[in-house]
Amino acid sequence: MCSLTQNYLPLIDFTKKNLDPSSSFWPSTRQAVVRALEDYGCFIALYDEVTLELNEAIFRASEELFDLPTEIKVLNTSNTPSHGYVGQEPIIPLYEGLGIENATTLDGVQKFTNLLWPNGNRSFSETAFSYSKIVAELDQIVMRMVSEAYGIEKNYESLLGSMSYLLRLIKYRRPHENERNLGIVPHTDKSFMSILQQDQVKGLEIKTKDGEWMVIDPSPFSFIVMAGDVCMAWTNGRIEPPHHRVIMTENAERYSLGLFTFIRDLIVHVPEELVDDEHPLQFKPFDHYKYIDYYYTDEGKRSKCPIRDYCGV
Ligand SMILES: O=C(O)CCC(=O)C(=O)O
Ligand SMILES: [Fe+2]
Repeated sequence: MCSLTQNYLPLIDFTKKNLDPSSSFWPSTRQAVVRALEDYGCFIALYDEVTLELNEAIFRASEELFDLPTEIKVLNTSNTPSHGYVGQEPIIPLYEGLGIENATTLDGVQKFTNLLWPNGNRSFSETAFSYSKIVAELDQIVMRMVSEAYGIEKNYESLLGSMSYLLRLIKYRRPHENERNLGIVPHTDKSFMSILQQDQVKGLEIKTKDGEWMVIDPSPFSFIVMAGDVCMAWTNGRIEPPHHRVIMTENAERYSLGLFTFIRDLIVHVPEELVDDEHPLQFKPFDHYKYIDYYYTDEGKRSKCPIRDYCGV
């Protein structure tokens, strides 16, 4: 069930059609998931519900999106820092990203599409919506397994209605001659969970607990399932978000996608089942979006571990 890739990141098979809680594969997959998340904060999920056609369609849609003029792309704004258009930032000049808020709802995707293509772009919205819905299903399978393994299903179910999904489409241009090849600086995600996918050009590197950077190879059915800061708080420190970065080693532009989960309008708190004498409470209850606002203050940006500085006990 759990094997090692050449990068030594656990690879977990989610391609079985009968991967539902009553299937005989469920308990062993669940065990592999929790173990990978505790050891690495992430794993590679092999998941074929996103077909090759949809994979091809979403990355071509992404190219079409980034080909729009910058004055159109900047219309993608958000009340949450970095959830809208990000580009031409001096510390990450190769990076450009757009965010579709509420990407698992038709309304969210259409709002984004109509803003950027006032005459509509049906194929873009259908593709982005299908992709987000199908990847969100993987997220929910994974988190259901995590919550079962920890005996905190009730708490997880209470979060479900407040879960909102951001689909971020990302493009990295080729570095110019004598320009650094850093695509994105090392960071942990501010999300609850993140699911990343790379098109054909590699670049994503993930740090192990031993401090070694692993290069993650792209492949159409490979999704990188990664814990964000909020997952660490929720699990009372059991699952730590991994540091990751993008280094552009191939002389080609690079496209990637991230589906990020956030908890809106609900106070996140550590389930009482995860607190005992051996595991004293590490995090106070907090609001996810207020945490994001904190992260973008000077103090938050300077912090080595912003989630602990924000709501650590
Ligand atoms: O482009 C990638 O593969 C990673 C992107 C990333 O880490 C992020 O958007 O938080
Ligand atoms: Fe990230």
